[in-house]
Amino acid sequence: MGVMGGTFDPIHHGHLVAASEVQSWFDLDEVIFVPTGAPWQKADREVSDAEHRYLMTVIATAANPRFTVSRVDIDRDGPTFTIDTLRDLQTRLPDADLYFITGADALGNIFTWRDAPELFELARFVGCTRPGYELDEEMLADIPSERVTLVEIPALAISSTDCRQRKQRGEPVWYLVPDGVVQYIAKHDLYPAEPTS
Ligand SMILES: Nc1ncnc2c1ncn2[C@@H]1O[C@H](COP(=O)(O)OP(=O)(O)OP(=O)(O)O)[C@@H](O)[C@H]1O
Ligand SMILES: O=C(O)c1ccc[n+]([C@@H]2O[C@H](COP(=O)([O-])O)[C@@H](O)[C@H]2O)c1
Repeated sequence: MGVMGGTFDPIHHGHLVAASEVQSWFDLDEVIFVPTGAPWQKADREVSDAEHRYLMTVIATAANPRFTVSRVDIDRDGPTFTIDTLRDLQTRLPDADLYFITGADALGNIFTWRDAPELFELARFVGCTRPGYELDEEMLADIPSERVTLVEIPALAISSTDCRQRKQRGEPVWYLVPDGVVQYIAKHDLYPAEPTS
C-alpha cells in the first residue's frame, strides 16, 4: 500500500506523477493520499482550510481506480506527525506493507520529523527525484538501507507555492494542476490576489 502525504495546497501533477510512478514501480494495489491536518513545519505561512485541500485531492485522484484519499490526518486534532499517520493506517490495515512516498525535499528533512528513527520501522520510504533538490548521501546513510528506495521520476518543476503565487498574480495554473482543481480554485476563489495597498 502506498501512502502519499502532503499539504496539497493545491494538489498538482508533480504529486500525481510521483504517486503513479511509485505505484507502478512497486506494483502497489493502492496509493492512499493523506492531506495534512495542521502541517507544523508550515506554521509560518497561511495554509488553506483542510476541507478545501481534501476536496481538491479527491477531485484530482477520482479517475484513478488505484488512488484513494484518507481523512486520518485532517480528522486528528493537533499538529500532523507522520508517526501518527502510519500508526493509524497500520491499525486500519494490519496486513498492509506501507510505502510512504515523498519528494527529495521532504525525504531530505526526515530527521527533523517527530520520532524519525521509529518511522522506518512502520513503513518503507520512497524518495522521488524533484527538480531543484539533491539528496545528501550522508543523510541517506542514516536510514536503514532496506527501508528506503530512491526512484527517478519524470521531472516536473511544479510546486504548490508556485501555483498559489500564479493564481495570486492572475496567471494560469492550467495543466500544472488537474482541470477539476483549476475549476475548484476558481469556484471558491482560493489564493486571491493580494490587495495592492
Ligand atoms: N514536483 C514534484 N516532484 C516530486 N515530488 C514532489 C513534487 N511536488 C511535491 N512533491 C512531494 O509531494 C509531497 C507533498 O508536497 P507538498 O504538498 O508540500 O507540495 P509542495 O509543492 O512541496 O508544496 P509547497 O510549495 O506549498 O511547499 C512531498 O513529499 C513533496 O516532496
Ligand atoms: O512527522 C513530522 O514531524 C512531519 C514533518 C513534516 C512533514 N511531514 C509529512 O510529510 C508530508 C509532506 O509534508 P509537506 O509539509 O511537505 O506537505 C506530509 O505527509 C507531512 O505530514 C511530517
